[in-house]
Amino acid sequence: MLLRFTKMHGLGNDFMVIDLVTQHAQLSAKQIRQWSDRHTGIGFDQLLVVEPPNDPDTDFRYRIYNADGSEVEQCGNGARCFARFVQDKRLTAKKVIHVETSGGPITLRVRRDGQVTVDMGAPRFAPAEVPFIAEQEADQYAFEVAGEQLMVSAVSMGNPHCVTLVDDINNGTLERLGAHIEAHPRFPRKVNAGFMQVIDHGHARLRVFERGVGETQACGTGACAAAVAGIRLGLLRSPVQIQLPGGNLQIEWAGPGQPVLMTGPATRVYEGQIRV
Ligand SMILES: N[C@@H](CCC[C@H](N)C(=O)O)C(=O)O
Repeated sequence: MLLRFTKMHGLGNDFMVIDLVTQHAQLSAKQIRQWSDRHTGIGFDQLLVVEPPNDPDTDFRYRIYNADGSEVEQCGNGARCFARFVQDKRLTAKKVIHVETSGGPITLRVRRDGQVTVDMGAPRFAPAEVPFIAEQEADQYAFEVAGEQLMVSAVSMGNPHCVTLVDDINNGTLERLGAHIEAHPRFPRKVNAGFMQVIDHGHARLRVFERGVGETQACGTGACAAAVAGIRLGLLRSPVQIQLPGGNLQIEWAGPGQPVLMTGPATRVYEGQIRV
């Protein structure tokens, strides 16, 4: 059987997107790993799957798989591509789309200029959400990794993030510590490791070593987590422009209990089909 898919990206964070509303397929972790391979497969950071919703008050169920085949809770750049995909494929005519994910409900708005704003829901800092936090909730934690002492912020955007402030995002910290932080035993579900350089109250640079992938050109949930961490530390003020290797995202957050709004582009690359 041939399965139709679309290749998309959000600031270079790239995706294979499959409609399982009008098509049927059983996906295995092994198959996803093969498809994600950049030499022998299609090549992508995440596989995004569009399914009918479980909850009748939402429009779709959005499932996300990392390149290593693991299913994860949330993907911000993917959410913007998801919005463009369901419109392009005429799976909905709505401009405001309600979506369920295993990280919680999110709302997608496609703007006239083609950019997409995603209401990612409120960030969470509680121990159950970010397993690192075995102690009391705090803005920053002392953390030892690969023999180095760091101060980090732990933020859940549905998926777990560990944000480290650095003087220069290109000073080698990601290369040295990214994989060690991702797999550190204090994060039993592993973690996305962000390295943020604050430029001024409204701007920061960010690189992210993503769980289950490695460094990506951009990470939407990572940008939200970094902006929230910076605002909580009094270093940033909403709205914040987060500058990633693949381009810029605008992040808005009014404070505790409030949703994070992320705005940026979503780009279609090509249509394909693959035998399953
Ligand atoms: N690239 C994504 C995040 C994808 C999931 C992440 N690697 C995880 O394991 O939680 C984004 O744009 O948010």
